Amino acid sequence: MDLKSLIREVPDFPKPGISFKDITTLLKDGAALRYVVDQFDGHFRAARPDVIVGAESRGFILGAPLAYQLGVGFVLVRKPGKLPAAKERITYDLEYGQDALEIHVDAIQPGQKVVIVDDLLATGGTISATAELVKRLGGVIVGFAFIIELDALKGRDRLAGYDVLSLVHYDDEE
Ligand SMILES: O=P(O)(O)OC[C@H]1O[C@H](OP(=O)(O)OP(=O)(O)O)[C@H](O)[C@@H]1O
Ligand SMILES: Nc1ncnc2[nH]cnc12
Repeated sequence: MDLKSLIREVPDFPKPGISFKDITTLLKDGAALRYVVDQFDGHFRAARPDVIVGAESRGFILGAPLAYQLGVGFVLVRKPGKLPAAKERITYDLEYGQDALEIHVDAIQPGQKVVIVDDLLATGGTISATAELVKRLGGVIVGFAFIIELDALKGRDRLAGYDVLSLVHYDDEE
C-alpha cells in the first residue's frame, strides 16, 4: 500500500521550516489504518511482547489497536500532569521544543517484553525518553514501531541495537 500518498505534508507547521507530516489523512482511511496495524503486528508478533507502550498522543492511536490485536496490554506514556498515580518522569528535547513524559511506576513489571509505538521518528528525543522510562521500570524493549521516519534527523542512531520498524521514509528534512 502507498502510505506516503495518504500522508499530508503541511509546510511551516507548527513553525517556519518544519514540514509537518499529518497522519490524520491516513487515519481516516480504514484500509490504511488496518494495514499499518497489521504491519506492526506482522513484524513483532513473533517476539511475543507482553505489553505495548504508546507515547502521547499519536502513539496511543496506533499502540492500542496493536495491543488489542496481539491480545496484550497497553501502557500510556503521557505528557506531564495527566497521569493520576505514582509516576516516573523524564525531560527530553523535540524537533521543535522541549517537553517531559511520565509513566505510572506500576505500568510495567520487571522483565516484561515491550514494543514501543509512535507515529513518527524525528530526532528520536520522544522515543528515547519513552525507552528510558520503560527501562527504569525494568521493561525489556524488543523493538520500536513507527509509521514515519525522517531519516535526515537520525533518530534511528539513538535506537542503535534495537529492532526499529518504520513504514515510510522521508529523506529531505531539515
Ligand atoms: O523524534 P522526535 O524529534 O522526538 O519527534 C517525534 C515526536 O513528535 C511528535 O509528537 P508531538 O510532540 O508533536 O506530540 P503529539 O503526538 O501529542 O502531537 C510525534 O508524534 C512524535 O511523538
Ligand atoms: N515533521 C514532523 N511532522 C509531524 N510530527 C513531527 N514530530 C516531529 N517532527 C514532526
